Amino acid sequence: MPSTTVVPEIKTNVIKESMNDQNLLPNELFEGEIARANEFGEGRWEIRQQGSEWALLALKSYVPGDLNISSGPNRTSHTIQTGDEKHVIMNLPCRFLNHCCEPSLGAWDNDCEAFDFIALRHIQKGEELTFDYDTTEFKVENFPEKCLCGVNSCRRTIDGYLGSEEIVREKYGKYIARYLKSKKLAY
Ligand SMILES: C[S@@+](CC[C@H](N)C(=O)[O-])C[C@H]1O[C@@H](n2cnc3c(N)ncnc32)[C@H](O)[C@@H]1O
Repeated sequence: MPSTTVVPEIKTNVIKESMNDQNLLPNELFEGEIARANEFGEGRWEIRQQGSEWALLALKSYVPGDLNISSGPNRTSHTIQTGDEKHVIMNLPCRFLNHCCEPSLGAWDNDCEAFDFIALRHIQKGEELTFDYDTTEFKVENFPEKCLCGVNSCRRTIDGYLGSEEIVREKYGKYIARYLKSKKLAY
């Protein structure tokens, strides 16, 4: 897609694809997240399955005020950023959208505090569906060292909107997360 591509308007007759059943979360993903959390809590607390329920257990004794487990946005490689301090875990299938520097989809803020992904161009049968992570993430963390999208215009490193504001604004127009559109950065 050339950098000056004019992105289409959303058509009202487009069938919306969405799946809201959170129970479709693959077990391996969930268990991977728990294993990582338990590594972090080592010696202090542990998430354990008790019968059919998951629970949080103290691995040592504490005096009042001694234990402060902080909660916050659940930011993982499968969350998407919807605000300065807000990251949400998307339902399936969107959670598995990979990044591409010439993507087939654009991100559009929706009423569920997440995004709709809209076709930016013709998409061939069998083509991978992708979007540009720099259109939603302010600062990308823990992305692999190199982008593997393989297109000629690949930016190689995916650091977030912070490092690619000018390119992203010119290329995607309105298909940029609302909280980013309202920012004025370097250029
Ligand atoms: C939202 S997940 C996408 C689904 C992921 N491929 C999976 O198997 O679960 C985001 C992660 O996918 C990988 N990924 C996505 N796009 C990529 C790209 N263009 N180059 C390298 N890794 C990518 C990175 O590890 C990234 O943190």
